[in-house]
Amino acid sequence: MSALLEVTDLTLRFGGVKAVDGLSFEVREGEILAVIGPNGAGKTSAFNCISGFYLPTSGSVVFQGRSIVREVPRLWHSLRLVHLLQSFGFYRVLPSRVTKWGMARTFQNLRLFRELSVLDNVKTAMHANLREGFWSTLLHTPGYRRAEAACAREARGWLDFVGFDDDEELYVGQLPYGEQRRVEIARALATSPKLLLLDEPAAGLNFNEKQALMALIRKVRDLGVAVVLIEHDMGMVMELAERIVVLNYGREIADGTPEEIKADPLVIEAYLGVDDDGAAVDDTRLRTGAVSADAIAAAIGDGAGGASTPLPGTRADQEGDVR
Ligand SMILES: Nc1ncnc2c1ncn2[C@@H]1O[C@H](COP(=O)(O)OP(=O)(O)OP(=O)(O)O)[C@@H](O)[C@H]1O
Repeated sequence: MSALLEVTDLTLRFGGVKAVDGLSFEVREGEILAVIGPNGAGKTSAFNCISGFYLPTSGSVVFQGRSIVREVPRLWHSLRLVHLLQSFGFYRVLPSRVTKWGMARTFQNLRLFRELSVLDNVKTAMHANLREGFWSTLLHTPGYRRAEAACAREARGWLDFVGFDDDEELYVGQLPYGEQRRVEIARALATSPKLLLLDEPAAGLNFNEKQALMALIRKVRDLGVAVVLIEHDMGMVMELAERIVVLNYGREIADGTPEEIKADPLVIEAYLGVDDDGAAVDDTRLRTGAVSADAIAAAIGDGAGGASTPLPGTRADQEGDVR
C-alpha cells in the first residue's frame, strides 16, 4: 500500500508549549489508523495542522503528493510578516481546499449547523462542487433544480449509508447526540474523501452506538477510504485499528499493530506514569513480571463502552480516569 498522507517532522508551538514536537508518520491507502495518547498529547493539534486548520511552526504535510503546508521563505520570518501573509492565504492551503483534495474530518465537539435540517447539513458538503452559477441559482433555472435534486439524492444516499433512519427534515439540534455524530460523518463522506479524520468519534456514545460506529468505520474503509481516528476508548481502538500511532508530549513514541502497542513499555509508561512508590513502570519491571503487560493493557483499554479497570496503585487508579 502506498502512502496517502505523509507527515514529516511536524511541530506546532503555542508560545512556550510544544503541542506537536517533530511528529512523523504516514497513512496508507484504505487503512484504519488510530492516533492515541494521554490527554494533552497533541492529537487534536496534529489533526488541525494536517487538515489545514492550524499552521504548524515547521514540518511538512503531503497529501496525495500535494503539499498542505508550504515552506515560508526566511525573509518573511525575519520581517515578522509570516502571520500577516498567511492570514491572507499565502503559504498555506485553506481547509476548504484540503477538503476538495479529498480529506474530510469530524470534530471533537460537533460542528453541525444546528438550525438547519439533517438533509441540508449534508447538502452543504456538496454545494462547493455544484457548477451552477449566480444567475441560475438566483432564478432557479431547470438546470439549477436538476442539480439540487441530484444533490439531495446523494445526501440521502449518505444518510442511508451511515444508518440514519430518522426524519431528514428535523433540525440537527433536535437529534440525540449519537444521531448528530452520524450526521457529521455523513456530511464528511458527502465530500467524497480519500481520507477521513475522525476526532474522538465514540465520545459520548453508549455501548450499542459504539458497536454501530465500529461497523460504520469498517464500511467506510471498505469503500477504499482511509480512516484515521483519535480515540480514547482503547477497547474500540484495539479491535478496530490495523495500526496505531501513539503520541506523548507531542512526540510519537510508538507505531505498530495493536498487539505491538499493547506490549510496548513506553506506551504503558505514558498511560500509567508512575506507581505509588513514584517509580516509573519501566521495561525491567515488565520483564520481571512485577507488572504484567496484559494487566496494563486491560487498564489502558476500557472495552468498547465497558468499564475500565485501572491497576491498583497506579495514577489511573488514584485519579479514577485512565484517559
Ligand atoms: N489553542 C491553543 N492555545 C494554547 N495551547 C493549546 C491550544 N490548543 C492546545 N494547546 C495545548 O497543546 C497541547 C496539546 O493539546 P491537544 O488538544 O492537541 O491534545 P490532545 O492529545 O488532543 O488532548 P485530548 O485528548 O485531551 O483532546 C496541550 O498542552 C494543550 O494545552
